[in-house]
Amino acid sequence: MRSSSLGYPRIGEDREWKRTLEAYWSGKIDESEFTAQLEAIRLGNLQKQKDQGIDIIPVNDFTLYDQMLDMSVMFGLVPERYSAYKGGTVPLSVYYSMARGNKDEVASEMTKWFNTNYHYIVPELKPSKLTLTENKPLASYREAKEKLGIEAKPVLVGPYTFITLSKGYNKQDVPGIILSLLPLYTQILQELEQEGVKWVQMDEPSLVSSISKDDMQTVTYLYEKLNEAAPNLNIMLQTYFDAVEHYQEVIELHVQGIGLDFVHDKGKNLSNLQEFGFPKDKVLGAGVIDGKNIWLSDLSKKNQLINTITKTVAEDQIWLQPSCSLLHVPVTVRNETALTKEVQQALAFADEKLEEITLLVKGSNQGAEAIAEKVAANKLALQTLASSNARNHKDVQTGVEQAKSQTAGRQLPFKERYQKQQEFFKLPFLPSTTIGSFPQTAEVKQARGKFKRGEWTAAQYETFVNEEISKWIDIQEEIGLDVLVHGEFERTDMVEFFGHKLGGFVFLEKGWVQSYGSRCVKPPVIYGDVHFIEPMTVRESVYAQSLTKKTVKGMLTGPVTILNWSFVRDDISRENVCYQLALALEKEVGALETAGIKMIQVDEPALREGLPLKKNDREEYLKWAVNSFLISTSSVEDTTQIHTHMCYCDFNSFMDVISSLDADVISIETSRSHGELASAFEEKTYEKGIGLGVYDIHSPRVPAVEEMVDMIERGIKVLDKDQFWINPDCGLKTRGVPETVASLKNMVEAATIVRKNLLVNQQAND
Ligand SMILES: Nc1nc2c(c(=O)[nH]1)N[C@@H](CNc1ccc(C(=O)N[C@@H](CCC(=O)N[C@@H](CCC(=O)N[C@@H](CCC(=O)O)C(=O)O)C(=O)O)C(=O)O)cc1)CN2
Ligand code: MET
Ligand SMILES: [Zn+2]
Repeated sequence: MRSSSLGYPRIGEDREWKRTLEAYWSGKIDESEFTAQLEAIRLGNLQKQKDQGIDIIPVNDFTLYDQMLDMSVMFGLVPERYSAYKGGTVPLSVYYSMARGNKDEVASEMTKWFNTNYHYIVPELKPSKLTLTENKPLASYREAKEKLGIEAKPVLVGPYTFITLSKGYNKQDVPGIILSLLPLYTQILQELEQEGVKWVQMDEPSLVSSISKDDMQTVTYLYEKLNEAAPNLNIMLQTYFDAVEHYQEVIELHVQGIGLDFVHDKGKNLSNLQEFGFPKDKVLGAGVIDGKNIWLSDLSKKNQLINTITKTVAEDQIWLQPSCSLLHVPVTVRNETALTKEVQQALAFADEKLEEITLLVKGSNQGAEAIAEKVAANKLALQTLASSNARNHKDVQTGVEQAKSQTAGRQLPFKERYQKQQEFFKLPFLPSTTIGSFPQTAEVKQARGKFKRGEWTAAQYETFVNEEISKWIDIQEEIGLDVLVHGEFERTDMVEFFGHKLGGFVFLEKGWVQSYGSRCVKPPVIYGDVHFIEPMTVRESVYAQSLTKKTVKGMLTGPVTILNWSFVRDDISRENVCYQLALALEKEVGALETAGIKMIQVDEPALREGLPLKKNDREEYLKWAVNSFLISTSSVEDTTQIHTHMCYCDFNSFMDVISSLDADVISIETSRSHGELASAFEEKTYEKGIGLGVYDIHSPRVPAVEEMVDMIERGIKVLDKDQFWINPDCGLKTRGVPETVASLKNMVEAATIVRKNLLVNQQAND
């Protein structure tokens, strides 16, 4: 048995990678300094894996922004709008324009990677003649060999997954696209073969989604061709995040290894393996260590799993590995200094997971005694956590059982309560608002740093936050927005913030994970029963409301999003944890209402993202996810208006779910889809309040008034003017101050123009 890994976090133990990228973008370091710093990080990551004794180490998992963007760029797939690109190798400036946009050119679309919180740049494919601009896997292989003596395994996104995650083509173009991509993959693989590379890892996570038999035939064809092209190169076809959809076809593919996820497969990969066997001439990449969560593995259970697998697959045919790339977990537990022993010893991040792999391999190869001591320590650590008081809140557990047996809901149907709310709030039609956060400037982050390091007292920090709130209430009034927000200055992140305030959570010091580009998140850790301790958002909202006659919208994150963006305990179901969160947030909503906050937004951007990859699993997830949202938001008075928000959401396919959340108003992203409005609106079946984002917040570009007038006018053609709200696509925390103010001014002006036009038309009609 051998040990293997699929990918290592690129960000560094202290986010060195992020800082290098941002220093380069801001001009603080030049290209040669940039290249040197990144090389040091990359080689450091490889050296660590080598020292850990990993037999098969991946390369080309490192990137200057995103691995999907790297594939596009290798294929010369640079959209025409990037005028600086003249063919050939893609310069760094063009690469980063695609990733981040520039003054004149909008960025490529970004979307989430399967069911994770990682976001990739969406390739824009057209059936055309393509050329290979570079062979990055080959360069990475050479580097590891020459500099560190590592015989590495280059990783690339396989053709089927690359195509399914791309946009800009129709289903009938697929054969043409395959014909244009195959020669490029062929060239990459042939060059690797000539170099003497032994194994290459082709990532094909799309094989775990609900794909058709026809698509599976396409996959079979693709790998037949690739295998023919480079017969002496071994391909490890790597899947992850769930069980493969067509097991029998997958194991017969013309490749030399198949990587399967035995953690997130709900037992399906294993039962398929037992039922249908596994080919004697292939290597099994056995993903037995959870690559998406941060808990210590139960080594005894993993040994049992391995024993079950080895009943079907010979030991020397197995690579033991994490279930997916370790990109989704932080680097190492060693740097956490503030955790209780009970929690600290029960955690395993990337480095510790690799240690688990090598340990299990040792156990298999040398016998159980060789690792007996470590297995005993592992057992003790797990028992300590399991018997923790934090996991034994009887009242919480009883509350969950009750909540599960009921369906929560508002007292009055939507139309009747919306009527009451309109009388209560007396807003103009087409009310304008924002999604919640305002710029997290360096000053805001520094202030929080001072407070965290103890240089500032809580009172000093509170005063600072109040000053920010007050400044931004003035700015919003000056701009003329109708519904104001406090700005979320007290929050590091919309999920981590709540982790700090709720019971049952702990948080990490250095537990960063890449979200997109240089942006990272530090997911809080749910380790015990979640419970409400004291109001979390009331002070800031009430303070903001005290400064203005306009309505200030309260702001919190919903249960499903907190669940999906945290590291969650795995001893009870996600459903139960979600209900615990829902009950705690219900108390927060109640506290806001009691304190006089009558409009409350409960964000659920990750509700859509948490959808299981397999269609059959979705109904069950949605049942408890929607019910959890309803529990948090339904025990309010008729006149209290509940808002919710989602970023990127295909309204057409998700309208029923959105409607069942029964929020009075929802704000969602639209501007990135370039104003294509959901056809669902044409049928006029959505009748609740809705704010279609009128500008993209992911770019520093200030949108013109006319652009937004146009967006709004198209919106009110298909939606009733009384249900339509005006807002940006998402929160503004990543933006600078000047562009934020300028954009919002334009947005309010656009709303005013449309209102006037509507009145004039109405008078003409009267
Ligand atoms: N959890 C989560 N997932 C999400 C989103 C989201 O908002 N939250 N939004 C979507 C897009 N994803 C995003 C993810 C991250 C960020 C983001 O801005 N991240 C920040 C970190 C935010 C944070 O926690 N900041 C901390 C730490 C700030 C910091 O870096 N401080 C300095 C020190 C400053 C000083 O003391 O002077 C340091 O540590 O070096 C804070 O504000 O306190 C970043 O990478 O820069 C934005 C969007 C989807 N998924
Ligand atoms: N209220 C949050 C904000 O404005 C919603 C963000 S959704 C990722 O930042
Ligand atoms: Zn958003």
